Amino acid sequence: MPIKNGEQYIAGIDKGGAQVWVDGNRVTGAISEHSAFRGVVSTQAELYDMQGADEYLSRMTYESPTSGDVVGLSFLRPQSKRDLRRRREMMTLWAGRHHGFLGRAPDYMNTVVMAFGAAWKLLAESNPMYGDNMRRYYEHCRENDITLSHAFIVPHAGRMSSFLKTLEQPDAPRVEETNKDGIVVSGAFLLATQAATADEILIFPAPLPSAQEVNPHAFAFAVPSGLPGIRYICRESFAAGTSEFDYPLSSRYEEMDTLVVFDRVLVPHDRVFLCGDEDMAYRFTEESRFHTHATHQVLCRNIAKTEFMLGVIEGIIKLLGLRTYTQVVEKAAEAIAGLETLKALLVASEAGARKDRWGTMLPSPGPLYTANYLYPKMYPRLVEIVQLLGASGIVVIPSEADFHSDIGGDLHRYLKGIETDAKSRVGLFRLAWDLSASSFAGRQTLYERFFFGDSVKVASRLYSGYTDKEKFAKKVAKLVPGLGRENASSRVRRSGGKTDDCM
Ligand SMILES: Cc1cc2nc3c(=O)[nH]c(=O)nc-3n(C[C@H](O)[C@H](O)[C@H](O)COP(=O)(O)OP(=O)(O)OC[C@H]3O[C@@H](n4cnc5c(N)ncnc54)[C@H](O)[C@@H]3O)c2cc1C
Repeated sequence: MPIKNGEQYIAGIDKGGAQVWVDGNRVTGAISEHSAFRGVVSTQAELYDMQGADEYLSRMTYESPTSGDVVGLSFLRPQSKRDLRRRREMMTLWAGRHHGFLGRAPDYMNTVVMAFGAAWKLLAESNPMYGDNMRRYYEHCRENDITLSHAFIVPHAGRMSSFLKTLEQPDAPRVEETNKDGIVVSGAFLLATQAATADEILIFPAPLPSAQEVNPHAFAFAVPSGLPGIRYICRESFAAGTSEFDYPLSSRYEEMDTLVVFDRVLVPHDRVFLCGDEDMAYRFTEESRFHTHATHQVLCRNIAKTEFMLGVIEGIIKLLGLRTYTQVVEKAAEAIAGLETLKALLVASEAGARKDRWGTMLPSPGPLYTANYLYPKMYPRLVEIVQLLGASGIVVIPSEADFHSDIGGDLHRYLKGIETDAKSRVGLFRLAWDLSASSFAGRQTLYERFFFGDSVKVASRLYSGYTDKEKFAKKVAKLVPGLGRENASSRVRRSGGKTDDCM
C-alpha cells in the first residue's frame, strides 16, 4: 500500500478497536470524534494529506526499494548526505505545518523504526528470528504507512533499585509465559503519547534487573493498538474547547498521554524483537543509534517551534509598541540567538555526518546532542519571554462567545490595540495564553523538558560520547608535567566505546 491520506488515517484509528479510557469512561464511539482527540486527529490527517498533495509529493515521499510504491520519506534509510538533507526537508515541512507542537508527529517514530530496522543484524546476534522480525517490521511500517506510538518507561512502582537485584518486582511489566503462539506480557508502561491515535505501539522498556538468567523484564515488540488485553488510560484532556479562536493551539495540537496497561496480552512471535536478553536490550538501545537519528527529527521540530515562538514574541512587540525598549529587544534577541543556534547545529550535524557500521548515514551526534541538551532549557525561557512581554494582556482574554454577546461592544471599544481591532488583539493574546500559561502550555514545557529522558541522561549522553574532550585534556596535560601519564588499565577502560559512537 502506498502512503496513506488523512481519510485513511482516520478510518484506521476508528476501526483499530483500541480500548481507550477517558475520565473513567471507556470510549465507545469513534476515537476521531471524541473531544479529547478530535483536534489532534484532524491535524495528523492534514499531515498525511499533505504528503500526497501534488505540491509536496516529490519532497515528502520516495519510491520503496521493495514494492516500488510511493512511501513516506521519513522512513528513508539515509545512505548519503543528500538523503539526510531530503529527510530534513521532509521533516521540516511537516514540522512547519504543526509548528513543532506535535512531539509525536508520525515522522518521529518513522525515524526510530528506520534506525531500528537498519540495525536488525544486532538483534540477530541474540536470535536470528528477532533480527528478521525487526527488519520485516520496519518494512511493514514503511509499506503500510503505519502510525506508531511507543512506551519505553515503566511506572515507578515497577522500578527497582540496582541494590535489590536479587528480588523480583511483582508490579514490573514482564513476560509471563512463552507458548507456541507468542509471548504473554502483563504489566504497565508509564507513558505513551498519542497511543490512542496511533495504529500500533512499540514497547521497549529499559530492562529491570532480574535474578533469573532469562530476564522476564527484558523484551521489545510492536503490536496493533487494539490487540485484546491492552488498555490506554488517558490523562485529563487539555483540549479545553473546540473554538480555534479561544484555544488556537490546544484545539489543534493537544496530544494525549496515556498509561498503557497490558493484561496477559499475547504478542505473536513474529512481532517480538527481543526477549530475555538484558544485555542485548541495552546494546540495541545504544548501538542502533536511534537516539541520533531521532534527534535529527527532533531538531527540525524544535526549529519550527522556535520560529513560531519568535513569531508570537514579535507579534506582541508590534501590538504593544514595545520596539523602543531595549530590555524588550534584548529578550527578542535571545530568542533569535536560540533559533540561529539550533539552525547552525542542524547544518553542522549534516556536514559532519558519516556512515555508521550499519551502512546508514548518521548525522553527527555532537551537534544533535548539544541541541538536545540546550532545548529543555531554552524552551521554558522562550515561554517566560512570552509571559514577560505579554504581561496582563495574556490574562484579559475574553472568549469568542463574549465577543458575540451583549457586552461585545465594550470589548470592541476597550480592548483594541494601538493599530489593531480588539478581536485580533485578543486573538493574539489568547494564542499567547495557550502557548505560555494554559494546561496545554504547561504540558508542552514538561514535554520539552523530559520527552527524551531527564536532563541527567541527556547530559551524560552528550558527555560520554564526546571523545574530543580527551584530545583537549591531552593539550592541557602537555603544559602540566605528570598530568598526561596514565596507566594501561585506565586507557583500556576509557576506550570501551564503539568507534561509531564518537561525535
Ligand atoms: C509530556 C511527556 C510525554 C512523554 N511521552 C513519552 C512517550 O510517548 N513514550 C515514552 O516512552 N516516554 C514518554 N515520556 C517519558 C519520558 O521518557 C520520561 O519522562 C523521562 O524518561 C523521565 O522519566 P520519569 O518521568 O519517570 O522521571 P523520573 O525518573 O521519575 O525522575 C524524576 C526526577 O528525578 C531525577 N532523577 C531520577 N533518577 C535520577 C538519578 N539516578 N540521578 C539523578 N537524578 C535522578 C530526574 O532527573 C527527575 O528530575 C514522556 C514524558 C512527558 C513529560
